[in-house]
This record gives sequence, C-alpha cells and structure tokens, in this order.
Amino acid sequence: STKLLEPYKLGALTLSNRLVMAPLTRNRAPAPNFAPGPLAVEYYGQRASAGLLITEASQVSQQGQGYQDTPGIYSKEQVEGWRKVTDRVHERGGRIFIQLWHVGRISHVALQPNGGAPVAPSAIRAKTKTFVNGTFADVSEPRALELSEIPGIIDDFKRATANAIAAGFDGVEIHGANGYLLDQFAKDGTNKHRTGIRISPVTPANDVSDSNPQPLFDYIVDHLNALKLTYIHVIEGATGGPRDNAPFDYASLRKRFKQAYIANNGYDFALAEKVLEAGAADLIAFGKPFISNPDLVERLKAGAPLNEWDKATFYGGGAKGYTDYPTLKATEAAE
Ligand SMILES: C=C(C(=O)O)c1ccccc1
Repeated sequence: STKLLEPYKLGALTLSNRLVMAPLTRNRAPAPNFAPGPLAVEYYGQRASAGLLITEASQVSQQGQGYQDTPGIYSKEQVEGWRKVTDRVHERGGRIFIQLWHVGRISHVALQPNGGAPVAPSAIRAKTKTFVNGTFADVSEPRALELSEIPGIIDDFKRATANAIAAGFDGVEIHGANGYLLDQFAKDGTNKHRTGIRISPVTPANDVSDSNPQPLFDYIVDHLNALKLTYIHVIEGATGGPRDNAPFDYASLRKRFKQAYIANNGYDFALAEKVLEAGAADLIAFGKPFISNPDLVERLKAGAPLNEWDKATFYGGGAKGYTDYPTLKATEAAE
C-alpha cells in the first residue's frame, strides 16, 4: 500500500492522506485590500483533496508585508476573503492551515505604513530584492525595532490567529523560515543584540550557597552556549573578597563556553596579564581600581601608580569619591 495515501491523525484532525500542500506565494491578492478573491477560492478548492493545505504566507500586519499582492490576515476584508476559501475547502472535505508571516527587513518603503523603513532586529539591509510596483527592487534599509515594539508584533500574531479561526482555518503555521522576521531574530547574522551574563559560582554574597557548584555551573554554562550569549562574566571566588574561598575549576567553564570569558574579582595588572597569557580568559573586569582611577588604562600604559579607593564614599553622596579622583595628568600637573 502507498504510505502517502494512509490517513494521519494530526492532533485533533484526521488527515485523509499524508500529502501536505506547502505554502506557496502566488502574489494574487492585490491592493488596496490584499485579500484573497474568487480565484483563490477556486485555486485552494481545486486542491482540497490534499491531506492538509497550508496557504501562501499571509502577513499579520501591513508592516509585515514584503512583496506586492501578498494576502494579509489582519483586516475584515481579508478575513471575509479567507472565509470563502476555507468554506470551499471544507465543502470538499479538505483541511487547511494559514501560514502567518512577518517579513521583517525583507520589504520596501512602498509597502510599509506611511512609507516608513521596514523593521528588523538590527539595522542591517539584506542583499536581496523584493517585488513591488511590478518590478524587482532592492529591499529598503531597515530600522532596528525598539524593545517596546516587540509586544505589539506578538499581538499582531495573536490577532492574526484569532482572525484565522474566525476565517474557518483548521490551524495556523508560524513562518519562522527563509530569512523573514523570526529567522532574522534567531540568527546572529541579522540580530546583533548580544547578551552577556554575570555568574558567581562560589560567592557567599547575600547568604547564597550551593552544595555542589561545579556540576551545577558546568550545566548552566553548557546551556548558556545554546543561547549563543556573547560572554559569561565570572566572579571568581567571593565577590569583592578572597578569590580562593572555595574550590572551583573556572577552566572548566572556560573550556565549555564557546564565546568570550570575562574574569573578575581582585585582579591586579600582574594577575590579569598572567591569566590572559594563559588563555584562561579573554577580558578582565576591574571594579575598585576603576572607581579610583578614571584613567586606569593610561596608568597601565605608563606603568604609573594607582590612586587608592575610598570605601567611605563607595555608596551614595555626590562628586566626592565619585568624579573627583585625579587623573595621572592632573596629578603630574599639580606636582
Ligand atoms: C514566503 C516566501 C518564502 O517563504 O520563501 C516567498 C516569498 C516570495 C517568493 C517566494 C516565496
């Protein structure tokens, strides 16, 4: 027997066979409504014998449109248009999902609300063309989305899903592929928002403790790798205190973590050089030395002595002990 022709239980749905019609962009939903019309009803109806139809990618908002004449699922006219499609498919015993789409940076100002820039995780223009006003054109320079705009885009997908249900679809497919918005967020070629994390495996700060920190932090760092973080910033020992308060193998974290390792806690230049030389860290974080030496870098270069820090003015107050530490230049000028 032909496996393809066997029925398949997809969640609550029973598909009559195992042939799925892949989402196919056909550019036949013209402005101003970008809604599927009678031709689309016929086109999907003709193919209703597939086990499952997945519609062409359909934008969840005007901002999410990247090509001319692709359909949306965010307006009344679009929902009405799609309702006719799903009714026809269901009359013929078919099942149909809609693919929810946001193109992100793969768009053109001619398609964007108020002729604005397409949006993306980072402002990096794609080296590709789109199809607008009857011709192929370079995609426009995108702008980076503000963090505050993300919930609105998530709401657009939510609303599109509610619209899809209202339009009679049996389900939705989220378009996370082919370099569109979700793919742009997932990949570091298009998403330059990198994140670091600070950890302190054996610090006793704030009365924290763990009975077996080595396997715990080995596990944590292994999983931080999967998030493709840009660095781990490791407080080695007790925060602001002894570096050897408890046994811990920091090299194990260094070995596991594929991106940068920032070492911190009680470093002076000599220890920093030793650790960098040994490849045991990529960067060294200095705290108190930077409090009292705004020009710490210049002092390192000059081999100059460092200002002592004043603990009494660490927390709270004004300029004293905050912005009044002298630079090397100021000290030399005063001599
Ligand atoms: C939605 C598309 C995709 O996922 O590649 C698409 C867009 C334009 C032309 C072909 C395909």
